[in-house]
Amino acid sequence: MVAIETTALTKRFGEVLAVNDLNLRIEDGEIFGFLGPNGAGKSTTINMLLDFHRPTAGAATVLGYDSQTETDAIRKRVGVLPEGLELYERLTAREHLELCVQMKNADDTPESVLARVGLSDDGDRKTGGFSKGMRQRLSLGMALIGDPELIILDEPTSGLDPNGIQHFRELLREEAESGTTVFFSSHILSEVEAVCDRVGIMNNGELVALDSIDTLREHTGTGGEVEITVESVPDDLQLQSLDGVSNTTIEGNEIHTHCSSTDAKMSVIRHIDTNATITGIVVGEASLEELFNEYTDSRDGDRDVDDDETKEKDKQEVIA
Ligand SMILES: Nc1ncnc2c1ncn2[C@@H]1O[C@H](COP(=O)(O)OP(=O)(O)OP(=O)(O)O)[C@@H](O)[C@H]1O
Repeated sequence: MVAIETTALTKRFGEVLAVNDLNLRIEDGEIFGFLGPNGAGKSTTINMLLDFHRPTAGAATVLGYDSQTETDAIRKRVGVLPEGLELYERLTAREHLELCVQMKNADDTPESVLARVGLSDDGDRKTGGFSKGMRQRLSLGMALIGDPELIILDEPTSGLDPNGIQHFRELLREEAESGTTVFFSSHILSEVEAVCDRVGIMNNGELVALDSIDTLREHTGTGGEVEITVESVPDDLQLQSLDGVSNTTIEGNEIHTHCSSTDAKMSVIRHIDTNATITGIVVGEASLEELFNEYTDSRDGDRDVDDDETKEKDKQEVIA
């Protein structure tokens, strides 16, 4: 079955074309990451799926139900963590969960949900005193109530500490293993890569990429670095003459090159192997940041990516 399908889905707010002609199909059981910089149209899309916003044109179905005419059927079967969910400051975490259980006619116990989201010790505290991360954990718990067939989460890790993010990933995997489809938006690239089967990248209201991150990496050809350590560097290596190889530098007995593809990386390794004795190889993939920029060209945009993210290089030791 198809969990989410949009057909030419479009939303205009006055002059702003927030979502333009979006065609998306999410299969049952997928963990799908919906990526994009600030203002790309992610929340607007989610809001149209749940009928919080009416589309200007086009249509959407969620679990086979029309998102405008069969909203009740959708809300019964879907767990939602909307952007900027307001909690009732005077109610405790447990009371929030009890309300959700009643509304969804579910049989979850507040204790089990509190434990799942790491709030076992805070169930009787009023949410007015909760930190941002604790609010987010509780909101996630509320979305999980009633064993939904699909969970739709808008920026679910916003405010979570590293431990909370790790916990969140485990929760998503558990949900997916039990057959739940997961659709979540984010602008944090590594978070999406860590859990998603496929990603869609939005930019300026348009879907600019739709695939697995590995395949997107291959298509963009952003390649990556290869660092090879040799017993001694031969005089005239001529690496620049190899296809797809650039920026060669030598430091001591280490040779660094930038390669535009996996083939280029392999030819560098073969070339050096025939001319020198290799003692170590480190192959780095293009950073997620580079990949993202390749699709969104938003280097000057206002999105907020962690410094650590921008420095990320997914290096892999190939030979010790
Ligand atoms: N209610 C609204 N009225 C007017 N413009 C809106 C409204 N909601 C969204 N927009 C505009 O639509 C565009 C897409 O916004 P949206 O919130 O969908 O982006 P987003 O990808 O979710 O961004 P973020 O990561 O910052 O949450 C933006 O230009 C935004 O200003």
